[in-house]
Amino acid sequence: MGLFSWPYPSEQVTGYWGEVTSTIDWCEENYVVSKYIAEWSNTITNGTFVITALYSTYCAWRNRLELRFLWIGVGFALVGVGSWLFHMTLQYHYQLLDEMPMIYATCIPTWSILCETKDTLTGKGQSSPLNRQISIAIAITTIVSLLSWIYLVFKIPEIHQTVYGFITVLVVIMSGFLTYKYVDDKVAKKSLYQCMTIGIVTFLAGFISWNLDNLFCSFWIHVRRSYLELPLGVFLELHAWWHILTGTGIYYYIVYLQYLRVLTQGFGNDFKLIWRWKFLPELVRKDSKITTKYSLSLMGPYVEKQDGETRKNK
Ligand SMILES: CCCCCCCCCCCCCCCC(=O)N[C@@H](CO)[C@H](O)CCCCCCCCCCCCCCC
Repeated sequence: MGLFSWPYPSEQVTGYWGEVTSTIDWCEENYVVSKYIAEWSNTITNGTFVITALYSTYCAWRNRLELRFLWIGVGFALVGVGSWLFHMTLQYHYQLLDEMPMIYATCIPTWSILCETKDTLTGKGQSSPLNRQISIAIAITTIVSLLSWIYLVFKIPEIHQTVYGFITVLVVIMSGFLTYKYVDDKVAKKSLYQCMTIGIVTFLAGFISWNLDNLFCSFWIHVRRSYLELPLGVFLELHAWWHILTGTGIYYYIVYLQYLRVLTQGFGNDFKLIWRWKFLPELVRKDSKITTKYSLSLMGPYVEKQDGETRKNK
């Protein structure tokens, strides 16, 4: 026992929420910090999803973007709430509230991109035909409903993880293609690729963390109990780092999707992509007031407002 540390108590099989009913019990030891929270770090770090989801939803509303971006943000926030309840209680029904919205929320950008045609990508603000929108929505709903049913019947987590991973990769490939083929503005294209790349790299770093947590769990527990103790041990929960990294990566990707949408729909002149404090991307309308320091490119020079003119400062 150190001056500012104390040993881990023994893991509890059950806590305030009763027996574990979820099909996954993560590496983090149960109820060692509080009897009300099964996996403390894995629970608290879901705040990343809720905060980034609510902020991206607020930005979509403030920018008067299409309803689809509000739904993406709400779905993203629901994943965060579901994952919070899942890790706090390790109850199966909350596991589903975490996992199912992940797929359904990711289906929204999938549907949005699949609805695009050569004509709707010419930047003339032409919407895709309603019958195309409806038929693609029906097709996605049918496929995802079938996959959901299969997952609910067999209860194999890998089914959900594979479906989610496939849909996410599909969105990445399709959105990357639209960026390559239909965005001509070189400055905008560079910002898009910066946002997309940071989103993907951050997400993949989270995915590696997730796998390291699963593969070397007994080692992490040994290090936490023998060397770190509490409270430092709560920082060596790699699944909790998956939450932080994926929450951040998904935020960057949602900003990328928002910017890609306004550019391909012909509204690029009404918006600009800013980087708050040079690293945090956000889509804003050109006439909006920006209250923090920002640059117009990743790690670019700050833009300073002087007597009504914007000037670039190092
Ligand atoms: C691509 C833009 C999508 C915009 C819509 C956002 C929708 C919400 C997405 C939320 C993703 C993060 C989920 C976090 C919740 C969580 O971690 N839940 C786990 C429990 O804590 C649960 O067990 C689910 C784990 C799912 C693991 C899937 C791994 C497959 C990853 C495939 C990686 C492919 C590379 C993609 C590159 C971007």
